[in-house]
Amino acid sequence: MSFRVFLRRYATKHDLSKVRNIGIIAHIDAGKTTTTERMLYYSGKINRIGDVDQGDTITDYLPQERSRGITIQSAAISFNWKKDFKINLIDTPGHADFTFEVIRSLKVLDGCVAILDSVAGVEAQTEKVWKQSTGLPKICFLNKMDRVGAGFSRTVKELVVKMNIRALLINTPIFTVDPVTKESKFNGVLDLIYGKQLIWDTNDPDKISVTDIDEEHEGYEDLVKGREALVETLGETDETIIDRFFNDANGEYLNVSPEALNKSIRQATLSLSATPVLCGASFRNIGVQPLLDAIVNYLPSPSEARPPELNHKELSITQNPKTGLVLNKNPNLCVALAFKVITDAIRGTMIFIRVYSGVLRSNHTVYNTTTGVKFKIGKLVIMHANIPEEGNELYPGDIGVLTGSNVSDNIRTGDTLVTHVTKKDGLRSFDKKKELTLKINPIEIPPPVFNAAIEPKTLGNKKPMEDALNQLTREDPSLVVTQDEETGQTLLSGMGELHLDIARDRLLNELNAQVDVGRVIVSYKEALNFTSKEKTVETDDGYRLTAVIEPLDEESRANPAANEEWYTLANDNNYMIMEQHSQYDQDKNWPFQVPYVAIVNSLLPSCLVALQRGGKIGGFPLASCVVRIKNDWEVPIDATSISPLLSISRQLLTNILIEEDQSNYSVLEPIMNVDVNVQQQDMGPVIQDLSSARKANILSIDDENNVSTNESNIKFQQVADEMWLPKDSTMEFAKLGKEGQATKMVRAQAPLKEMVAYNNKIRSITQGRGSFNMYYHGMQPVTHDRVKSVLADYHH
Ligand SMILES: Nc1nc2c(ncn2[C@@H]2O[C@H](COP(=O)(O)OP(=O)(O)OP(=O)(O)O)[C@@H](O)[C@H]2O)c(=O)[nH]1
Repeated sequence: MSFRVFLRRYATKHDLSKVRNIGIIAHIDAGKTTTTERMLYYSGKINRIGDVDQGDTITDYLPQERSRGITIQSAAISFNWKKDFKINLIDTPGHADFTFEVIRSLKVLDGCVAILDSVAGVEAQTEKVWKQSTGLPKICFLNKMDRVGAGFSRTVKELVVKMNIRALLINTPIFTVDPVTKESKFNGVLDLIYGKQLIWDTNDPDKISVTDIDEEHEGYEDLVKGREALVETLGETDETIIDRFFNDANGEYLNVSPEALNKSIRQATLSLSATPVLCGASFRNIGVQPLLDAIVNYLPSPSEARPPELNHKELSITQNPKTGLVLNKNPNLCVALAFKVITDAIRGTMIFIRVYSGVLRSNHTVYNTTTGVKFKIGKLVIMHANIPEEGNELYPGDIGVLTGSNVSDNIRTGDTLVTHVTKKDGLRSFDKKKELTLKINPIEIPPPVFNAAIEPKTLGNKKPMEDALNQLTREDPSLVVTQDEETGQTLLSGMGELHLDIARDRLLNELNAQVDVGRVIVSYKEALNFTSKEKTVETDDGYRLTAVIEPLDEESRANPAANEEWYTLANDNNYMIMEQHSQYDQDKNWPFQVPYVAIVNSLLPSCLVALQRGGKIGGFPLASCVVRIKNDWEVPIDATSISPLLSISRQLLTNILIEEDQSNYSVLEPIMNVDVNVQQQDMGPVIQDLSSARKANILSIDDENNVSTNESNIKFQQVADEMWLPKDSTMEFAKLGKEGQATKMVRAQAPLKEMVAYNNKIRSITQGRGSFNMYYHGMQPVTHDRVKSVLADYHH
């Protein structure tokens, strides 16, 4: 088939401009799953609304999610909106322990909806996921407007100042006052684009009364002011809207057409110069349809989305509005990324992929550029949470699933797959150097901070335990299994107590592993303070290897290959790199039997094994170090196996570590960022406890009038102060806690060890009024006076 014929067929079948790949991100409990469930209902995908608290939503389908009422794994679901738009949506978890789920989802999405709880405002995790989604166009949805203490304008201000954005108000809340109780109740929104009032019937999710607003109506003044604010803000970056305002609308803000406004808002959102903001209360079914409209109106299609980051920096990347991304000027090149692997009891291994360019068909042979393995793919499936729909092809921007025995052993999270759009097996015709080595940059895995020892109940349970752990870590690479070579103990490490608790739950109840899981303890590491002595191993049969281990400092981080004489392996909590051999061109002049890649790929893990054996203070694995291997190494030219090199390198590093003096080691511990939300009355005891008992370093104490700590925040504080916002109906700009007291955010950094079980502590100090959020900051040396207590705690 010629490319032109293909293009014609393609365009009629698949209109890329009507596809949206989006994620829902937020702080825990902001209402992601509740909002997703309403989206599915209004799209017609489901005909009954499920409830998080009843445990029957579509996207939280794991038993642990349903029983705990939280999202653990991100669920992908596709649905249509306004008939011809297709929305592929991923509902991500909010809890900090499942941050890897958020990272890997954001990697394959083109835009996101950030959901905020309008009572709590911008919360710690909101800031974190916002940062993680840097570069993606976003829409904000201020949810829970029905709750007492909700503050629309207060939350918008906070968003502007903390996220440094220009907010575009698409709608504002409408409250009605109950004539009897005099309480005001949130029941609709004022649509600033179309000049309409939308009031929902909370007893019937399908009933909305829509009224055009004119001078007679109460909301008219807000409409005029809101329109003025929109046009003025858009006009700062878009001259055409100013043109429309003066020429087509005769200088009347209300006369600027909704089409012109939407076009300009879309442009501003895609160029990241502004962020649309909407409000609602998903639980009461209010405001969800306008949010769906905003997703299709303002968020990018795959052909407008930012391209993926590739290993070949110089590779040509263009966007074709019809076929989407074209890489290396080759419209036939299909590139996809595997971002998630799950094992389903009925369907077996399921690999979630995102197609970036070209078309992937079920009869295609694909090449995994990460592992170098070629195989034929079997079934293609589109998932609707846990319900699959079979398909024959996936287009650019599609999120689909590969299943079947062919794929199960051949793909892992983060692998790049390439194939040919039109040929069944077109790999021969690919540009070998660029296309068959093309990789989408890997998904970064945060380091685990907690360990738990795992033991099979009986010797016979060992193999099933290993299989179960294999499955767990394959599905969730932020869980790590290590084996202590000396004691034979198996350690499972994860991102937090909840993360390991759920892993334990799955091991015992879902995977039926007969194991004992030990207590959860902090994961410590050791580092070298100074560069080790240089050591060489030379064997009679022609192998030679020289290495040193250096501390990974700022300098070596910035310039890992500082010295041409040395290879560099950096071990920064499982992150490793190896510089290319400088003497040989990998392809042409490589004189050895064993390929270069094989040497590199195997030296890395063998060195890691040696580093895992640990340092001299507590036997904790070595981290934050650089292994440099001198480039005068020798391998017999005719050697066909790399295994001697592996054992030599392992022995060499082990010897280096053994010979270093204990005084050259220090223990590293995870330091956490801790954001505590407290009421004024509890501030004293909370800070006292943090700084003395928890050894925390207090960074700042913010309240609503005091968030401007850096230059950019000060600039946006001014933007927030000058922008038009409707008057908050339930209360003024003070952030109120459960009992009507102003709350403050205490930001601190503390050793994780001292923060274990802080949940109970904060509850008791504040009588349940305080809450906190904790996330990983980095590894730092344990202070001298605490080393003893760390060792005692660990070996307890
Ligand atoms: N009053 C009120 N409650 C809401 C609203 N939306 C969600 N909730 C409640 O807030 C709680 C959390 O809702 P979820 O939808 O599970 O929040 P989530 O963001 O998906 O939570 P995680 O995924 O676990 O982070 C549940 O009890 C919901 O019923 C709302 O608009 N108003």
